[in-house]
Amino acid sequence: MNRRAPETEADPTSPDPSKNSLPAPGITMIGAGYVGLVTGTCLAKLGFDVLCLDTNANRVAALKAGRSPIYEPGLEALMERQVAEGRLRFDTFEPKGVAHADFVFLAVGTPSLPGSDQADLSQIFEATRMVAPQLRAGACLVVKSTVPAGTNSTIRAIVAERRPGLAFSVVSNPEFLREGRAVADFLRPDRIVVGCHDDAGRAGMERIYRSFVDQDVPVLFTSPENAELIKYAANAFLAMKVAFANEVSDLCEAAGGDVRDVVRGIGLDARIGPRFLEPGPGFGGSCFPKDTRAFVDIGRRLGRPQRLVEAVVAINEDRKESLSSRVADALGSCAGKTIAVLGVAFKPDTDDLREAPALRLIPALVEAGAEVRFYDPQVAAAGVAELEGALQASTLAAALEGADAAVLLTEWAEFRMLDLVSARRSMRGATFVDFRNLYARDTMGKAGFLYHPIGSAPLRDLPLLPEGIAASRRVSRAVRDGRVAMG
Ligand SMILES: NC(=O)c1ccc[n+]([C@@H]2O[C@H](COP(=O)([O-])OP(=O)(O)OC[C@H]3O[C@@H](n4cnc5c(N)ncnc54)[C@H](O)[C@@H]3O)[C@@H](O)[C@H]2O)c1
Ligand SMILES: O=c1ccn([C@@H]2O[C@H](COP(=O)(O)OP(=O)(O)O[C@H]3O[C@H](CO)[C@@H](O)[C@H](O)[C@H]3O)[C@@H](O)[C@H]2O)c(=O)[nH]1
Repeated sequence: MNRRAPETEADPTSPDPSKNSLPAPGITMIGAGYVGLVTGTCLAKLGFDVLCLDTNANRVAALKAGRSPIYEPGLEALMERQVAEGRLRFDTFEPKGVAHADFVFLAVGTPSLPGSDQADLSQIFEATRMVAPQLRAGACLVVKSTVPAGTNSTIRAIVAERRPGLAFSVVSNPEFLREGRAVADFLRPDRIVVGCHDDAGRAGMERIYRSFVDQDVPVLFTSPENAELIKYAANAFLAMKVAFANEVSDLCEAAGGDVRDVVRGIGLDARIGPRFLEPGPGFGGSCFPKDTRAFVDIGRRLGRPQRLVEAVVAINEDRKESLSSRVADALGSCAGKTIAVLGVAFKPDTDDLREAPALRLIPALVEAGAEVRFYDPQVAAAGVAELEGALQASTLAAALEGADAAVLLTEWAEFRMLDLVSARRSMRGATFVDFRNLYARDTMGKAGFLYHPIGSAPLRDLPLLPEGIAASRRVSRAVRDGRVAMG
């Protein structure tokens, strides 16, 4: 498995500490996960002196050995360079690691509480209690984690209680990077949001983000509550676009449309835009699912139910739940069939499995009596309970060999380049269910597949309205003449 992610294209942001007449401020990053590690490495690239602390000793050991514990294009090479140039260090959490920091960034997890929609804030409050005793006077605590409105005030109160009389700032600075594009997103953001009440906090953030301002990246200074709300509302809105595309996709299947053209037609309206309208197996990942649930929870608690987002959560749950019956419909039945699942990461260019649709589909297929093999270019799935009933293939070819059906879940570049004719020949059956609409229908037909994309009607099911009858006659003729394969 290639654990090393490729480098991203060169970016225009380069360290320029000469812009600061003072020495570069020291930054301690609490949490070296997807956000902490990317943020810490990128801030080091900008010329800051960064120490990343994490309580996970295995993660720190990997980092000290020069390995990124996550697959993220461009990250490992960038990390190596910053370490070699002396601006980036890693260690397990030690209170003294905070003592000299001008800025302490909190980038710990805020997952859902087990069995609940509510965000679990125990990591962030625990991290605050751990850093408070060693904070230096004038230090700025920067909250990168995604937290409900009001959390920054609680963090301020925790520190104030432990360090009466200490002058310090608390700033909300939510992160908008996407996994798989994290380095590029951090270095070239659409905007930076800073929520703070005090001048010292604002001046500190102006210093951190000066090079972005020089490149005309919009920086929105607002209250901490607004900044906290912006993060959840942004994710809720994007998740809503995806859920909408998935609903329209289902409608297209029933109405004889093709969702690819329908979303293209919608997205050409500049007020709507083309992005985040790709239908798929339902959104997953470490953010959309938990953040939409938290948004719903916050609305309920404050007596302002967020009904649109409640629907988004329910639609997405139903979609993931329906995946196995869609495969069963395509195959007739899953029992006794060998099914190759292509991709288990929740999206390409990451090895993150959190809330991935695969974790719902694969156990359901196994439960239905299928023999399941899966292949993913980057995910190391050993020990993942949901995938234990299935076999991990080491290559794409090995997953497809002798399979009755292929089911594509993640749109990895490797799958786009699949030699379809050879793939079909190596399989026992012809069924191909594509939850990402990666291939052209006619190409799949020519390769001999019974192709099941999402969001378009199987040809035989066109509606029998007058115009539908004409269309269905044209299609029948095309099928008879061998110009179109039944999918
Ligand atoms: N993953 C993303 O793409 C993304 C993007 C934007 C925002 N966010 C938000 O950022 C936050 C972090 O997300 P993540 O995906 O990086 O999480 P993660 O689970 O990958 O990383 C969190 C890290 O914090 C460490 N940690 C926990 N408590 C600690 C402590 N007291 N001291 C030191 N280290 C500690 C954990 O060991 C872990 O390595 C969350 O609030 C998330 O919602 C995530
Ligand atoms: O048109 C689309 C776009 C996305 N997705 C799915 O939506 C999920 C989330 O995708 P994406 O947003 O690209 O990945 P994340 O890394 O989860 O990033 C989101 O969540 C982060 C954590 O909060 C935010 O920082 C980012 O701005 C936000 O895009 C994945 O399952 C995708 O497959 C679709 O199905 N169709």
